[in-house]
Amino acid sequence: MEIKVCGIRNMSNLNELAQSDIDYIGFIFYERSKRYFLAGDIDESTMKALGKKKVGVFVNEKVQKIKRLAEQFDLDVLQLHGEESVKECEELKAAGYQVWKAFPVLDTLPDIQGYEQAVDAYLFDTKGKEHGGNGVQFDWSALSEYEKELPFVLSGGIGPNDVSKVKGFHHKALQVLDINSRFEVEPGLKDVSAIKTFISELKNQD
Ligand SMILES: O=C(O)c1ccccc1NCC(=O)[C@H](O)[C@H](O)COP(=O)(O)O
Repeated sequence: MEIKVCGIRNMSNLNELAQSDIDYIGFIFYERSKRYFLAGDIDESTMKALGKKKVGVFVNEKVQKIKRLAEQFDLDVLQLHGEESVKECEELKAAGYQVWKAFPVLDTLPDIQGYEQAVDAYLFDTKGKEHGGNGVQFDWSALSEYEKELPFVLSGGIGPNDVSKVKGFHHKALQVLDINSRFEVEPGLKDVSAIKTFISELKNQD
């Protein structure tokens, strides 16, 4: 299982995080988020030298603008966290990016019909007040209804005390674990030491 840490906007925090055993770092390009990346202290050379896959998170943004930002920040994955259409996903995938489409979940599997050919993975996040970063978990048993091959990202409210729960959750399509607000000192500033402890406990076989 791979790990994504989402919602970074501080370059020294980013440098510190890049030294940990994670696979993806998420940057939120949604102005109304408390973790809005473009409001942070961006240094493009730090971004380029990260050595981790970069995920851009967008909410109902225009395809042209997504492409422009993806090129500017050398993004690998585009995470679409609003009500983006199949056509928009297809257009971004055709432009050469990996596309993850987020779907809000409460206690039943959401309607993902039509997206299978247009995306590289689904991202299942908790339905909440905000589009994302609510810090609340959904009932993961809802995912037992998911029987497709396409991988998914498990997201929503995963925190430092969830190691045993994650280890006990088995699904053949689970590919990435997404963590965010439950590992923060303040919105957009991650507790890298807590992240490192979480990952080492998660990867420990005992
Ligand atoms: O985190 C945000 O502020 C956010 C705002 C708007 C759209 C998406 C957002 N986050 C996307 C993510 O991938 C988060 O990691 C995901 O929602 C889980 O966050 P959390 O519940 O805090 O673990």
